[in-house]
Amino acid sequence: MTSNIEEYAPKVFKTKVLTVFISIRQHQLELITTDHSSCLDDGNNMPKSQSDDPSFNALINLKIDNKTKPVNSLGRIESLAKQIADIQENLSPVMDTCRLTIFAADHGMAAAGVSAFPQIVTQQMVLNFLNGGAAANVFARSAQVDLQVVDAGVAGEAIEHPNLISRRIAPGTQNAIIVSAMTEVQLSNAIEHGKEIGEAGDWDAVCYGEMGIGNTSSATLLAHKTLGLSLDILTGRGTGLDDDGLAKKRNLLEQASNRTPQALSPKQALMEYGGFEIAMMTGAMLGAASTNKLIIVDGFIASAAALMAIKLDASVQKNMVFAHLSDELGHAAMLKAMQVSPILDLKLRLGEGTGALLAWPIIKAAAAMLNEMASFESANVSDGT
Ligand SMILES: Cc1cc2ncn([C@H]3O[C@H](COP(=O)(O)O)[C@@H](O)[C@H]3O)c2cc1C
Ligand SMILES: O=C(O)c1cccnc1
Repeated sequence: MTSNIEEYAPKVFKTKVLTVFISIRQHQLELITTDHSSCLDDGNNMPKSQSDDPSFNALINLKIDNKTKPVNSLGRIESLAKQIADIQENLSPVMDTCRLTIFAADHGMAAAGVSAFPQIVTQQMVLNFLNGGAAANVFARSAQVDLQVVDAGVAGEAIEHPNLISRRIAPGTQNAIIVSAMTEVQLSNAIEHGKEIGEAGDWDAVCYGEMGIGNTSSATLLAHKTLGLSLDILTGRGTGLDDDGLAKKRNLLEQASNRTPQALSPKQALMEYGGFEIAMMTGAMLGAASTNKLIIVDGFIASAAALMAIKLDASVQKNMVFAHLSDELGHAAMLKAMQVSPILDLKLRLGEGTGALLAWPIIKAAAAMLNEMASFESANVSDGT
């Protein structure tokens, strides 16, 4: 990719051409010594972005290092700002609007007893979202984030509500403990619906939440089959299983795992273990990345969708920010295997997009730092040299 100062930099940089080129040299060296490899990359599908462009990197580093603060003193906020600039290919990126989409669907596995709650709670929570009473609604209002709810395949009769977006694949998946959760056609429909949802709108950022009783089991099996992590370290209490419930869940997931080969492709894993909401979220992440949106990844289940999206197209990872470390047992191991580090650790274990919504103000602040903070020069503050 070509890179010149005129292309990326506002006028203020023209007077600093010499410094820029010195800085480019330094950052080129940094680039060479930084290991950007990921266990998810197979070597021929590496993320391609502005961060591969040394000149853009140098300019963004220069802009941040010229702010009135000691170098690196804003820690992760600085790397977030760089990521946002990189996604938008703009040294003054816009990060004003965000939408949460909650994908809801049911799981045949719920009948086997993998959750502390009954399947009907999925449908009841969809109505709660539509009535504005769930945690996700409260956090979305507090963070001024738009919220939409998608029925990706809730069990029973279709819910009639003017604000519910219907993309129903089927009234719940099959019981994945004993059979494939969905057909190949259902999977491809779910991914395509998701892509359309992800591509739509000109949101600067998107959060994806989910609701589906039993879906920590799907997420566990997806990570188990695609990352090779053991079920022992991945299987958690979900909605709050007690010790006996957890032992039963592990046993059931072992059975589910044993009926397929040890390692599966992301599409095979989604087909075998579901669910419709995770597959649709995977598609939405692919669609959002293709339209340059920042994707704020929520907890355990959303991270499993992110994992599927990255396995399908490694380049989408550059658009993702991992919002928080869930208290669900397997999340830390999953994120570690993906070589990503979450922004927050608030001991949440809810899903719905709650962690992503809490990270949104921090992400906005990172862009504001880049756009609004004074430089040493503009504020007439000594840079210490
Ligand atoms: C009232 C209620 C609200 C929720 N909101 C999100 N979840 C979360 O819990 C479910 C996953 O846990 P498991 O695999 O153990 O069923 C998902 O629906 C997830 O979104 C909820 C769960 C409940 C009970
Ligand atoms: O982290 C999550 O997404 C999560 C954890 C437990 C239950 N539901 C969601």
